[in-house]
Amino acid sequence: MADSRLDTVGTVAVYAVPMRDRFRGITVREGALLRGPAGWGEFCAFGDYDDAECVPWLACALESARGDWPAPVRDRVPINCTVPVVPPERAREIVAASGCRTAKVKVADPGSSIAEDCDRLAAVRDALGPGGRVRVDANAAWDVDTAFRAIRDLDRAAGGLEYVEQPRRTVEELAEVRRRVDVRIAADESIRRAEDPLKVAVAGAADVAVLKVAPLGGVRRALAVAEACGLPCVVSSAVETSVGLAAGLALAGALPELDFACGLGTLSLLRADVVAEPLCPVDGWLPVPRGAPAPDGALLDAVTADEPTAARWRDRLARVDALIRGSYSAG
Ligand SMILES: O=C(O)CCC(=O)c1ccccc1C(=O)O
Ligand SMILES: [Mg+2]
Repeated sequence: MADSRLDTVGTVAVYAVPMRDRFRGITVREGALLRGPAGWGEFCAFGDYDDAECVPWLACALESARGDWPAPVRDRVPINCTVPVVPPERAREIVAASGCRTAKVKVADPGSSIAEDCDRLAAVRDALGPGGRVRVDANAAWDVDTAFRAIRDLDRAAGGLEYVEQPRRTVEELAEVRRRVDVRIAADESIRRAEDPLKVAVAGAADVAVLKVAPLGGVRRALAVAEACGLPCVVSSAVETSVGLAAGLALAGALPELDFACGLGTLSLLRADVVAEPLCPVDGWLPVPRGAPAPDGALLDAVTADEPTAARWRDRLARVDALIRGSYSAG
């Protein structure tokens, strides 16, 4: 299918934007913005994704640049703020500045303790007040004993957890944790980096499915995963600029049901954006856009990557595009 390939793309602009706090080990977020026949798309697979794993990310960017999104069923989406592994005072500041009523807090970072995670959670609860919701994301870092101890302690420190995202790595390990704790379990890596994203539901491994549009191959494919898995879904970002966040909002806007706040409030993790009207939540909500916003020339200039970085992304795009032609021709 010709229009699912890079040869329909005009401009490719490569950006490098510093992050406000280290997140996922990253201090500078890089990616490429593609202009296609009907708009823009963002390709920003993380550095640790190999070319084959980048194929869905490019498919997502090209779908966006084709303007090929399903019709929304709502016009706005509730948003959670995202708290990296930062000291309690910074966590409090992030929550208060966000205006969101739900916070997702990163925990289980190598080199930090459960006690430090508890202190961060207590600060987040304090900033939100009793009516707010607090969830944590362990990014598969816990072993079995640590998971049970940590979930008990964090639940207490947070004054109740909405859910624990990816406490352990495998689907079987998630299912075991889920059987033995009262807190809801959400699956992220088990969906995003899995051969079969539906295995989670079949194994009874999670109460909630976290969906990221880019690793799932775009809005339409992610919507199909949501339908097939039959779990309540949370749409979450991969820390894109507003161009890529728009695709996540398109998915959140099109899901038949949306019971939880979505992790699309991540623009504040970046020090700059590329569009004139950034997708920053207001009072905990973001609008569902009709298409991806176009980058603003001056804002894009301000974050344009240096030539070696740009060349590295153009090479990566060319390699992934070659793979799309081979293995992803269904579009
Ligand atoms: O869900 C959120 O609140 C923000 C997005 C997020 O946490 C994230 C962003 C980039 C890569 C991985 C993750 C993750 O959920 O593990
Ligand atoms: Mg996660």
